[in-house]
Amino acid sequence: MAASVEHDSREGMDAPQTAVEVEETKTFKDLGVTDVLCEACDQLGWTKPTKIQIEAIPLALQGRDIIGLAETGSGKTGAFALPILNALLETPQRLFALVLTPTRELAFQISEQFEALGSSIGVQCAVIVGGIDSMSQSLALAKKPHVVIATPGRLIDHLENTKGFNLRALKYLVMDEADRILNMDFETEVDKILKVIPRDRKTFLFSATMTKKVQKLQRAALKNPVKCAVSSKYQTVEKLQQYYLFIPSKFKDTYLVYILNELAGNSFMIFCSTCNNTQRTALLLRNLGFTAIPLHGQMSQSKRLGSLNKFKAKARSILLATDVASRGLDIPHVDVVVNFDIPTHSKDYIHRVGRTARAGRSGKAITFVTQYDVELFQRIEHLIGKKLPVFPTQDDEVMMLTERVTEAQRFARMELREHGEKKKRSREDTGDNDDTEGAIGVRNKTQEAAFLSSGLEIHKARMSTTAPAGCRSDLDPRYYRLCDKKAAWGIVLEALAGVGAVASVAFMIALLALICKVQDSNKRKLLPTQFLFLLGVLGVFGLTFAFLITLDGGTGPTRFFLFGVLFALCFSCLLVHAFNLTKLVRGRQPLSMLVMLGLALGFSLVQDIIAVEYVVLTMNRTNANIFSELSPQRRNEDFVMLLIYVLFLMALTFLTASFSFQGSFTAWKRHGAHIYLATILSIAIWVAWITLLLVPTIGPQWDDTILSSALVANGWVFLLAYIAPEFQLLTRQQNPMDYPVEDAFCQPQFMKQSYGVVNRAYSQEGIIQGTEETGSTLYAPYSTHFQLQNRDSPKDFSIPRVQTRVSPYSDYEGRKDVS
Ligand SMILES: Nc1ncnc2c1ncn2[C@@H]1O[C@H](COP(=O)(O)OP(=O)(O)OP(=O)(O)O)[C@@H](O)[C@H]1O
Repeated sequence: MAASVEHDSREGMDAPQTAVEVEETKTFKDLGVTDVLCEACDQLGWTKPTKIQIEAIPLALQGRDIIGLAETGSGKTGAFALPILNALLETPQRLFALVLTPTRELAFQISEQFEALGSSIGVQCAVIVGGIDSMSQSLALAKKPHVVIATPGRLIDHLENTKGFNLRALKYLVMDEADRILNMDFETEVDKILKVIPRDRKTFLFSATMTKKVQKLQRAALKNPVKCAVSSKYQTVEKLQQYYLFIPSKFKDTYLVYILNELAGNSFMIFCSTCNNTQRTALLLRNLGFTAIPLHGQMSQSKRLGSLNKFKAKARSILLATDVASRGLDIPHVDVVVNFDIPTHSKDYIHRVGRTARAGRSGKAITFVTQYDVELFQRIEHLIGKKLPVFPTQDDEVMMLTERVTEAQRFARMELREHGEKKKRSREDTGDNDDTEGAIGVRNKTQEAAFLSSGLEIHKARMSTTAPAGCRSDLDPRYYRLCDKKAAWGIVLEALAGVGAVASVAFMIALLALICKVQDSNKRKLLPTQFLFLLGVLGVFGLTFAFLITLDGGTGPTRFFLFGVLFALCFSCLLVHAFNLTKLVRGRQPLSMLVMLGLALGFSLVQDIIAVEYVVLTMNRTNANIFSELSPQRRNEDFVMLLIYVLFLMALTFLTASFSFQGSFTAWKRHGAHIYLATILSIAIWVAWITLLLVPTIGPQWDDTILSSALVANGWVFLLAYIAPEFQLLTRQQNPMDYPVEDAFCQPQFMKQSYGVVNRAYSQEGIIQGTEETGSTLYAPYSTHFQLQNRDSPKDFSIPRVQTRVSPYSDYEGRKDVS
């Protein structure tokens, strides 16, 4: 039931003595701790109790419920462990106490401390946490230990599923980091646990920060509790030097490296906000030769403990962690805490910086504040009640690191991506999802020792040892997809693109060879544009290789520049052809060769300008690697946005090709159908790849596959739906009926003067129809190659335009007898 806090020693309400007097005189024995435990404290080097121990132990020994609030590293674990062990010694009992902690690592640490203090009395502990084999935990629980140290979720599991295990005789319940345990994440679990443990028990809540939730629990589960608050609210340790660093977000990595160099020789805990950033930053630092190791919630428990132990044993000098390591972890040698990502909850700041300057030692904490973090930082300053000084840096020295850091960032991202793919594969193959520093391309010790002098070389050296099946071991890793038999899609696309390129060249040669055989001047005028189109298609097939080769400083700008430029060229050519057809099909005067060529180049030039501008702006004149450094999502969005003009061209071509179906000169419609089909299939391909690229569930590892497949598919659509059928019609003679007649809706503008030899077939027709006429004002679009070979005659021997389609026999009056 609800109970009020009746004692607050800090405020001195019931305290008979001042804290200073107590501190100077009291010993563990004075607090009521039995001799055997006092000896254990001595052995641990605890010569006198800390403030919170002085406050809490006597009250706990009196059997009171306690809310203990004290700064980080002030010995809160001892403050609840000693009274419990004391009581256990007086009334020995199995399953005597339960300690709930928010993190697994903290549970192991508390267990170690219980065992260290209670070794002489033979205390037995069991650690019950997630991520570890349940069966062995069940066996440990079956032995009925004295103290169970658990994370709430796994404890519930055992309470519900482990036969014979219950906590009905429990005498003590401790919630370490109580405010964390009582927040929403564990609320339901804690409520369940409280229901299955006796109400008649002692309850201790300890933390360096408290929340309203504690007061809620205090009403629900505590009986007549005493609040022992030995520090002012949320105070950080005196010996902790705290700084902040106001820097642009994009230079965070560089400043981090600068600080690690400046404070070299120290032990660091660096806090990041996400598992991914923790992993990325660890890889980045390793690429720069630092002995960094990650610790986060996406690692398996064995790896988590492995990381922690390596750091504890000083085998690694930098631990990069999420907030999973911000609370309770007691690693005495931590000299510097870096808040690489500012904590979103200001109370987490207290816990994070509390990983250093513990138990009277000194330490440093540096918080990175970017342009986005100002408000959060102000909240932190408000919470701790002081303004922090700036950490001094030499900005010019920092900037000198930029290049090396940029290189290392790139490798870190590549390794992260590879690791993601590998992890996925291994999960599929074996169900194993272990994270390990060894598994993600960490270089050997000698390489680690050397600061990254040439990232590419090291990267190559690392990669060359793992050449996939089908590739030579000395092959540059960038080209692995071209031969990797396991990732056969690369080989298939490579083959299709190669054949496509050869076919394009063959068509180009054929086009040149056939010029003289093309009889129709309208088709001949289009040949340069179609040649240009084929160049574009050849480029499309060639570009596929840039997507098969790894994205880096070489292929990045090529990809971003050429993709749009080549497609813009192809669609511009198609658009001009379609436009020309809309005229021909209506019997209008078609475009001249130069106009068509000019228009095609002009339309595609717009995309060239867009692409050049984007590439130059993005690379900022210096960093060719920027494309591989962009986040996959940002990269894909940029890529698609860059192609908006091409999409517009595509839509316009589609629309124009549709208009080529409306007109009375029907044979031209077939050409329109080729363009229509090629464009509609291209649109389908583009819709598919854009959708696939922007869908977040498809990992970035598929981006290159999607784009190179799209390129190959579109290249073949161009060849099969447009070029091949056009070739079929190239040398075929057009039906004269498909040219405008004089009284067509379009009145001819002028008579084209063309001089050539008599085309007997048509001149014969003209003779029959009586329409052959030199100097006529009719438009004669049909003038064949043959006719263009000038001879003497100044006549126009283009197709004679009929006035009306009268039967050649109309004047025939039947056979007359000539007598
Ligand atoms: N009386 C003491 N004298 C000397 N050292 C002590 C004493 N009590 C505890 N310590 C040591 O102080 C360190 C910090 O103790 P502990 O982990 O209990 O701190 P805490 O207050 O729980 O910190 P946090 O809030 O970060 O969890 C430990 O290494 C512990 O061994």
